[in-house]
Amino acid sequence: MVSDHFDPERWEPIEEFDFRDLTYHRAVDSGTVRIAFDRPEVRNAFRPGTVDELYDALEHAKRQTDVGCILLTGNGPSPEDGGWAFCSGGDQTIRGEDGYQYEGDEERASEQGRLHILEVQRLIRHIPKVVVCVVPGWAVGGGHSLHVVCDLTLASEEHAKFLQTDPDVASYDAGFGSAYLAKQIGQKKAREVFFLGKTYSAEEAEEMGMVNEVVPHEELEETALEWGERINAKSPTAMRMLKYGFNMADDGLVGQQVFAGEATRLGYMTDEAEEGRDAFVEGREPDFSEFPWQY
Ligand SMILES: CC(C)(COP(=O)(O)OP(=O)(O)OC[C@H]1O[C@@H](n2cnc3c(N)ncnc32)[C@H](O)[C@@H]1OP(=O)(O)O)[C@@H](O)C(=O)NCCC(=O)NCCSC(=O)c1cc(O)c2ccccc2c1O
Repeated sequence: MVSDHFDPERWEPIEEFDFRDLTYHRAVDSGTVRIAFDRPEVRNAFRPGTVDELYDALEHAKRQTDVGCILLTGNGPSPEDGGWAFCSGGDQTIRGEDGYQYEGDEERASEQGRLHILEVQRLIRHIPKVVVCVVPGWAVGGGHSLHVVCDLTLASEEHAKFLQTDPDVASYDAGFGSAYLAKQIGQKKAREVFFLGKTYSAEEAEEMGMVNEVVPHEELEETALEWGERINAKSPTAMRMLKYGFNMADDGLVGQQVFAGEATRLGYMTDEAEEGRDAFVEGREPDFSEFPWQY
């Protein structure tokens, strides 16, 4: 069993990966993939290998031109105590002096400590698809930051809980996890989340503006699939340009570069661009005379 309320009839595993800490599925009848943390016994805490797998799954999903929606969630419940989690952040038991350490893998054990969940955050931010965080339980620490950086958040009414423990364990996501959160819920509230470390219910998180919708736990997976279907019915180009448009105001020159790259792609699709390329390849002067100076 992958997870309670996961319907195996609706999904097929993506066979080319044999992940240890994640499950990765594609919907049978729509362009939606489901990536799930699969360490429910530790509230889906991530270790460096988990982060590597997550990056690989997202990068794979990015390259599927018939996929428009990525669901990021956590499997559960815990076999130990029945608790639910999206993700409880970095696994504190393998945190070293310079980051989170690979363990049990001789080849990688000598590697530097990692903080590369931040690379995953940037991939989610820039991936040209809609990433929906589906929160079946705790979203804590680095897990909370992941939900913040996703495009949309859908939460379980009964079990989703939102908590920032970063300063309790002397950690700090001073990027998307905090500053971008403040853009979503306002400065006072975001500072409260980190400085007071209260636990918020799904309903409170929705009122604050960091959750889009709260649904009964048993409807969570089904609703997530429905969202995927809605998203996939829309124009891929429009959705990509909108995502990058939303990002651009906060992302500085990198945001402009990503948006501009897509504008370049659209430009390349025109006859005008073909004329520029063909003229060079054919060794002649380009003739742009038939193309108007649009206004
Ligand atoms: C998540 C909890 C609030 C859940 O509490 P609950 O009472 O429901 O459950 P338990 O506490 O009994 O947990 C069950 C079981 O899971 C283990 N566990 C839970 N979380 C973790 C974890 N993060 N690491 C390791 N193990 C965990 C717990 O020990 C229990 O095991 P047993 O063997 O006793 O059964 C609560 O568990 C909790 O508060 N967890 C810790 C949350 C936390 O502090 N996370 C880390 C924050 S820092 C972070 O995530 C982070 C990571 C990065 O890579 C960064 C990179 C760059 C910048 C910042 C980063 C960053 O901040």
